[in-house]
Amino acid sequence: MKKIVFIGAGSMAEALMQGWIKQNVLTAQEIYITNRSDKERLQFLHETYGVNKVDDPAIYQQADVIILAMKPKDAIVAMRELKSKITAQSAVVSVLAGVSIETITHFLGDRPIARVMPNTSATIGMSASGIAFNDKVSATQRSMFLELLEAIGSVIEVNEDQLHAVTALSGSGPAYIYYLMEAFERVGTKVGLSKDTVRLLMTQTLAGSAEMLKQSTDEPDVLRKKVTSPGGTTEAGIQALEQHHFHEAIEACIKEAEARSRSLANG
Ligand SMILES: NC(=O)C1=CN([C@@H]2O[C@H](COP(=O)(O)OP(=O)(O)OC[C@H]3O[C@@H](n4cnc5c(N)ncnc54)[C@H](OP(=O)(O)O)[C@@H]3O)[C@@H](O)[C@H]2O)C=CC1
Ligand SMILES: O=C(O)[C@@H]1CCC=N1
Repeated sequence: MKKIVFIGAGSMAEALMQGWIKQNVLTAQEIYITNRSDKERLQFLHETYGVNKVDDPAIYQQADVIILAMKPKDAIVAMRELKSKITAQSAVVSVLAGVSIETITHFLGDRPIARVMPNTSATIGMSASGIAFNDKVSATQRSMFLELLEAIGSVIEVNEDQLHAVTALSGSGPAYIYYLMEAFERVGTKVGLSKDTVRLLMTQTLAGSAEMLKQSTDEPDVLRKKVTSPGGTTEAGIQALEQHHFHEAIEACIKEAEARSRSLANG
């Protein structure tokens, strides 16, 4: 039986614990949670998922894995508090955007550390996660981390610097897609459909297009051209996207997010 301790009990911690319990890779009894001050939140997670609240400091010393899941701005205070509570045996997994293995090592000591960038679709076993390790992570720990992440979606190993790009693309990615859906729903109702109908049509369209890209050997532009009849509706729509600088908007979005990840690294 493992002991996995979450330091921070917000959205990402909930997505991960929910995914792991649902996918049967961890039991609720193996998961411990703590946060800064919000006791109601801990009680809610305890009652909803059956996970344990950390009510005995000895738990930290017995932990196989400590998961850092606070906001990057709170990380230094949290790590300073944590340092005296944990032993050298515990591995640390950080889901924090930006914060480097070097910084974590500085505050928590030279130990096995993995940086993971999951996304909130972990909740339903559909995360796209990136992972980078330091050289203290053993083969067994590495397999355990990969197994945990594969249980909640797909995982790809990258070098640590590339995690900034992973964060900008797939870490933040669900928010871009929800933002797109907000726009479809707003405009869909303007052109005569109900919000529910737009939701139904466009969630299926997003899922179908993603699945086509996964299954097909065609590049996205080839699949796009198969939809686009000369002089037809798609052509008119794509022309409007081009006139409104679609590519520039996406480029700015990803570059700004990547740059923010880098600046979070500097505190
Ligand atoms: N949300 C997302 O989609 C993703 C988030 N991430 C990363 O996950 C991390 C958490 O994000 P998210 O879950 O959205 O954040 P939330 O704001 O939802 O949760 C943050 C949690 O950290 C706790 N916390 C703050 N300070 C401390 C401390 N000193 N000791 C212990 N716990 C503390 C808070 O406790 P309290 O409420 O009591 O203050 C709260 O439970 C971030 O670093 C983010 O970069 C990564 C991938 C995706
Ligand atoms: O917005 C953020 O900073 C975090 C990291 C990726 C998703 N949410």
